[in-house]
Amino acid sequence: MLKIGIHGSTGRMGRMIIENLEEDLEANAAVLHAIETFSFAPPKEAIITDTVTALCEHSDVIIDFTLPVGTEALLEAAIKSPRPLVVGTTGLSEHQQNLLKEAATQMPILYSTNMSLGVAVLNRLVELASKSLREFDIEIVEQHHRYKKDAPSGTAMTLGEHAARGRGLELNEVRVSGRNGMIGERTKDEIAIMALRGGDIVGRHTVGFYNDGEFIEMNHTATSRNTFAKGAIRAAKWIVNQENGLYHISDCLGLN
Ligand SMILES: NC(=O)C1=CN([C@@H]2O[C@H](COP(=O)(O)OP(=O)(O)OC[C@H]3O[C@@H](n4cnc5c(N)ncnc54)[C@H](OP(=O)(O)O)[C@@H]3O)[C@@H](O)[C@H]2O)C=CC1
Ligand SMILES: O=C(O)C1=N[C@H](C(=O)O)C[C@H](O)C1
Repeated sequence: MLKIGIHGSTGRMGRMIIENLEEDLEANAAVLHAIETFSFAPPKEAIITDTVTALCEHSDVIIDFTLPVGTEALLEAAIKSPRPLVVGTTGLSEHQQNLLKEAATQMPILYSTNMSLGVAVLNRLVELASKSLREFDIEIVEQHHRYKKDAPSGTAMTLGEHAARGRGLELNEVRVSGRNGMIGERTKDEIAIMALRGGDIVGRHTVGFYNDGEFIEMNHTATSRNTFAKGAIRAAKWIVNQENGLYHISDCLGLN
């Protein structure tokens, strides 16, 4: 039985993962990291801790859905006590992304801003479309629930990176994050990523390719958070058998 540690066990994703593991015959939510108390009954047999050190020491693999500062603390502890990791937290700073790469030299880490199969395939389609439709303007819109803290979403940023890569561009050099006032005409290479927030939208991403006379819009809608939870558990079972290094959900799904 694989002992899965959950970092962020009281959150929307943490709770969904625990629910899935309650019926799993191969793995269980063995160690739960919680800062606050639970608003639900955690599994009776699980160890509950508020230290990342204990989380690392008692888990075979750890799944992280927290805040960037939480992921950073986990990576620092895991560097001292290496464990396979699955990280889904978005909004990581450049420093935190570098820490992720450094940690991956000492343990296998799967990092993905979206754990769904649909988005893994969409990333590829976007890169292909961007390359093939060179004259088309690219605009990305993401929509999420009112509780989401980071913007734009990690998924939208990753889609933007694929769109930029299709044209040999760097996203951070061409990204536009808002438009207001007399800003002038749209420039050829810019890729806008706009964020909408409201209600209980689980996650919706649209990548549009617009030209004179025609446009294509590719849309992915997550209708249940369970899609991400199942993806993360699948990733946890897969990452424990990998060599040290940084992986993506597309590696686990065999898309590479
Ligand atoms: N990659 C993917 O497929 C997906 C990624 N996400 C990402 O996962 C993250 C979490 O999302 P969600 O579950 O909705 O968020 P929630 O706000 O519901 O949960 C966040 C969890 O992190 C805990 N936490 C907060 N700060 C820290 C800290 N410093 N150290 C350790 N734990 C901490 C919270 O504990 P407490 O409540 O006690 O403060 C809570 O358990 C976000 O970045 C989101 O974008 C979400 C869905 C899918
Ligand atoms: O916060 C969320 O809910 C989600 N976050 C991820 C992101 O930022 O892309 C993935 C998914 O869209 C849900």
